[in-house]
Amino acid sequence: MNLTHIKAVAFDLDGTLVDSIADLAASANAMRAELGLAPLAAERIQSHVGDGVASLVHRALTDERDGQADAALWERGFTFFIQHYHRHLTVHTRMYPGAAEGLKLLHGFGLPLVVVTNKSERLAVPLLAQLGIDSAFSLILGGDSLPEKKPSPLPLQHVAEVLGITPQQIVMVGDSENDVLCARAAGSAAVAVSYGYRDAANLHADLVIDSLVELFALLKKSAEVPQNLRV
Ligand SMILES: O=C(O)COP(=O)(O)O
Ligand SMILES: [Mg+2]
Repeated sequence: MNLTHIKAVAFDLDGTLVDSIADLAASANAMRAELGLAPLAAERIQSHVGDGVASLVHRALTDERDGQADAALWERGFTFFIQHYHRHLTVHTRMYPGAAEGLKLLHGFGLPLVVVTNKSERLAVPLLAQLGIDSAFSLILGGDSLPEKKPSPLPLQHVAEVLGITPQQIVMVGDSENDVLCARAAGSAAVAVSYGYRDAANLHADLVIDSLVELFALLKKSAEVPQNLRV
């Protein structure tokens, strides 16, 4: 994979920078308990994450990927979930091994780093702040920051515009179909992490990495390719 032209790195949040399943599952099950429903296993909740909180609440209430909860029930669930999760963002949530070091190395390398998540901005920003990594990012885009979220190319197009580069100069690092589809639609490079919430082998990314330190090593190596050999 040719990374010589890369000028910025966009990161997905859940399943890529942080393992947030325990806290998401705790809040989803607290919501279910509030509504008189039995708890779901964390693996079920994991399969429901990736399209933002509104979808997660529908899926966590019905335990179906395409489930649509009754409107009044969803409203109660959504309000409860947001309040509960906002207060418990980082009880168990931690960065993945190599993520903090990888971010530090990439930041030191001088590449602008951004977050493109489908999590609501009002949840993503405090979560990153509580883990002490918010200042590493030039921009943090949530699923509700723009009129469209991943898999739409809009977030990466917006990042390119803000940074004054093209989407082709961005590499999107993620763990789900939405990340790869968003990158493809924008014309950006797509890198998948092997440790996220989905099976990376099914994502058809340009490259699969085991840690963000590996991404740094690849970008550093690409930058060392002499100018006249770059394509
Ligand atoms: O669906 C979510 O809330 C989080 O999704 P993300 O993987 O885009 O961070
Ligand atoms: Mg993700």
